[in-house]
Amino acid sequence: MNFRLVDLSAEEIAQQLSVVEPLTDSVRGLIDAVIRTEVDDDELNAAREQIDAIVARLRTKQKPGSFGVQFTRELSGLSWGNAAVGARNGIAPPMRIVHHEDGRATCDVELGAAYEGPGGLVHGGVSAMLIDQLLGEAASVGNGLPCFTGTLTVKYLRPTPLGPLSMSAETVRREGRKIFVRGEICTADGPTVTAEAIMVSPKELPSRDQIMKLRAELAAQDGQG
Ligand SMILES: CCCCC/C=C\C/C=C\C/C=C\C/C=C\CCCC(=O)SCCNC(=O)CCNC(=O)[C@H](O)C(C)(C)COP(=O)(O)OP(=O)(O)OC[C@H]1O[C@@H](n2cnc3c(N)ncnc32)[C@H](O)[C@@H]1OP(=O)(O)O
Repeated sequence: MNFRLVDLSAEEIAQQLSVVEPLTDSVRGLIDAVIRTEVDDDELNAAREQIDAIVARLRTKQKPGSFGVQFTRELSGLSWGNAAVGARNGIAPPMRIVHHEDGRATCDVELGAAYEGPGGLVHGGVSAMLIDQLLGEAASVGNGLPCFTGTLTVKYLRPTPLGPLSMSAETVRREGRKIFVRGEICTADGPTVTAEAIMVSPKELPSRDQIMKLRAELAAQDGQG
């Protein structure tokens, strides 16, 4: 696992998010508009030229590869490229608000046209991704251990309509590094999807010694700066 510490305060993170999240929401708006627009071909070609110009502008300075996951000194993870919850990722559904309490994680999300599978309904792979993320968060945050999905079982009880949904996930039990979790996706009429997973905290996590060494390196950089 690529583990990197960054030296950002909570205020600096909030400042960056205050710029990045509205930009990502604009990208989501663009994706939705491209799916649903009924303007003519000339308008579509003109829009493409403008979009290409914006892409070229953003690419004048960019990271190689993916965003990665950076950890702050307090070990809170900044997974801003994440496919399910990345603050910079316009294809990630807008599910950033996750509430944690007593090992239980909940989240409300509104899915639009970009998440369609069967007409008017949520794609089954999207449902699996959303509940996988929430199950992973319930296991990781609830037990203070970063986990990978080992096994995910998803049961589609009835079609999930696009629109507002609520999700929940909770830890059922823990056996060593294995955390058993279950969760569901619901409409106002009740559950449409239920899921169970075995989340495994990998044995090859950075050790406490490695984390302390990275912290010391950051502190030394502070001294130089
Ligand atoms: C670093 C400090 C930071 C601290 C941060 C604190 C908290 C974190 C906070 C927030 C994080 C928030 C949420 C994010 C969480 C998740 C959401 C999305 C998750 C994903 O999108 S993630 C990508 C998809 N996921 C993979 O890409 C996994 C690929 N795979 C592997 O990386 C390994 O395969 C792994 C790690 C699974 C196991 O590797 P390993 O070597 O550690 O395991 P090992 O063999 O030692 O087995 C130990 C025990 O687990 C059992 N076991 C093993 N494999 C199993 C399996 N597949 N299913 C069921 N049980 C399994 C064995 O049977 C044994 O059980 P027993 O002890 O009873 O014998």
